[in-house]
Amino acid sequence: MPPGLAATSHPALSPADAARFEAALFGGDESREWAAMQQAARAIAAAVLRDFDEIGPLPPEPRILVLAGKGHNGGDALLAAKFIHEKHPRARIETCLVFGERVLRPLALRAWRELSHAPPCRARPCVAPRLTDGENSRPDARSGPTSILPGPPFDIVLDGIFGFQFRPPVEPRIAALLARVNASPARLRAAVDLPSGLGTPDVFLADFTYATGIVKSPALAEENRAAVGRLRYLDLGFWDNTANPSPVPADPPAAAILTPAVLSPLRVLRSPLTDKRDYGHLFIVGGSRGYPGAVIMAALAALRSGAGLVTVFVPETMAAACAARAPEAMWVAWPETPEGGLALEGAHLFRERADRATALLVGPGLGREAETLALAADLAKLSAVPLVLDADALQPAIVGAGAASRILTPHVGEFARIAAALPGAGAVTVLKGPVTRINDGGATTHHSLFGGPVLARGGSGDLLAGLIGGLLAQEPAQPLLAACRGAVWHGLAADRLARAQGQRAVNITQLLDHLAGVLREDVPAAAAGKVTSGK
Ligand SMILES: NC(=O)C1=CN([C@@H]2O[C@H](COP(=O)(O)OP(=O)(O)OC[C@H]3O[C@@H](n4cnc5c(N)ncnc54)[C@H](OP(=O)(O)O)[C@@H]3O)[C@@H](O)[C@H]2O)[C@@H](O)CC1
Ligand SMILES: Nc1ncnc2c1ncn2[C@@H]1O[C@H](COP(=O)(O)OP(=O)(O)O)[C@@H](O)[C@H]1O
Repeated sequence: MPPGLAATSHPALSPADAARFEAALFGGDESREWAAMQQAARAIAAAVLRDFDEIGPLPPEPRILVLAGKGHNGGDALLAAKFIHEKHPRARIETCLVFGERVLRPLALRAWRELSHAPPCRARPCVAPRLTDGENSRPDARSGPTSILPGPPFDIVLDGIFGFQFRPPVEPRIAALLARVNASPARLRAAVDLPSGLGTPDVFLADFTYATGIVKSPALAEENRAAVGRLRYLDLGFWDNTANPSPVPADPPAAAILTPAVLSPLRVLRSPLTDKRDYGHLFIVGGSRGYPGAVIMAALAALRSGAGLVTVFVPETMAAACAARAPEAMWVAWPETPEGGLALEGAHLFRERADRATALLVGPGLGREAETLALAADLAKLSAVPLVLDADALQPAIVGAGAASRILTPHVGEFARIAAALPGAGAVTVLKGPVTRINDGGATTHHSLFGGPVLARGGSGDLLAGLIGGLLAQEPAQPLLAACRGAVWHGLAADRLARAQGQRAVNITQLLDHLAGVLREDVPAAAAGKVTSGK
């Protein structure tokens, strides 16, 4: 693993390994566990409120439901509700202690006391068996347990019934509660650490799952995606202590989670003595009469990547319009086929300039004409610089051509198309989707959890390809790092875009205006109140 990734990509663990890891980290010391619970809860509260911005502002009196079990998962949820309440003192918090108050473990009880005694908190217990339709859901200051479901939709539901100590099955009473909560309208459903009942049919259905301290591997499993929703990793600093005494997982891990810190080297001052040639020169080959926009979007993203120079080869009838849209790039007009794709006869234009490139991106908007694909295969074969192959260039005959290192950026459909050609290609594969999985043929798959459905629109992949291409042009010897950084940067910019404008009324090129903000915001400080080893 490149050194730039080792410290900024944290292992995902099985629940059993996570339990062992935490046991060793805290050494059974309750004060340290309490500190960790506070830190986890603050992080959950902050993340939930931040993610709510994708919907809009919280109403003045948000209605919040907390489902709490007896353990630390419940404690985290209860304390998170307390911290949300501190920010929104008029919040109406309804708390369902699903096993009752008497069985709460010490820290969960302490969390419950903090929540219910925090003046003027209106948190009131709702006991699961009393969840009847007829009861008034608005807790009154002195009333006892109330019903949770009638009334207006909850703004936030926080699920803290079971965390990584869950053992199936879910007992019928709790299964019924979960079914009822799942069927009730709610604006944002948040699972603490893991959705309760994960792996069974009786599972909490989350919009977001907030993994505290460690991502547990079931949260990454494809079959659990519908229940997990969007997975957020809340880095609590568990991996910062190099002298960690815990049973460290097998090295290298099968799955690792990328953190925003992978972008830190992009936040440093550049040397005053440099010029544009020190920051790489990306060549992009793409565009066709049928798809003129994709290559423009890739070029726009490359221009924001920090690359010093970007040259784009496009069909000749497009070049003038492209130059008007992005004059910062050099647009080379390439002879066209009758259908408007790149013709083989233009290859000399590329060859004449080839020694200036430090990386090459082929694919955005290329089209699938046989002549153009043959040209793309020739370019891949002859390239002396690392490649990014995207979109229509993701064909078995192209991904396997030539010896230059390469990054492939398929979505699931494109991945299926090239899968057979991958073993010999020695490529870094960026498998795009709600979670983006990056692998260079090694044992570890790096996961970018950033970005969300705001990206589910045409063009977001073109922006990613341009960004990765631009990063690769700057560090041609580090394709894995370029791929990981590109995915994280793109995803974090998408999250910022969705928080600023919501998920709907968006043009995907607006993501470009959030790339700078990602680099200029603080890396979330796992360090705040860092949890340290007891040894
Ligand atoms: N230091 C901290 O504060 C940190 C806290 N973190 C948080 O703590 C969570 C782990 O907390 P935890 O160990 O208390 O276990 P948790 O999953 O809440 O279960 C509680 C109990 O439920 C029970 N139970 C299990 N299955 C059951 C079933 N089917 N039906 C009924 N009961 C069932 C079982 O008890 P038993 O039945 O054995 O008495 C179990 O012990 C973790 O996921 C994360 O959210 C960390 O991430 C950060 C550091
Ligand atoms: N629901 C989603 N959540 C997170 N990311 C998504 C989601 N849908 C799409 N994306 C991301 O958007 C991009 C889509 O790429 P792609 O399918 O190639 O789109 P296009 O070809 O239209 O540009 C990828 O980076 C993918 O990870």
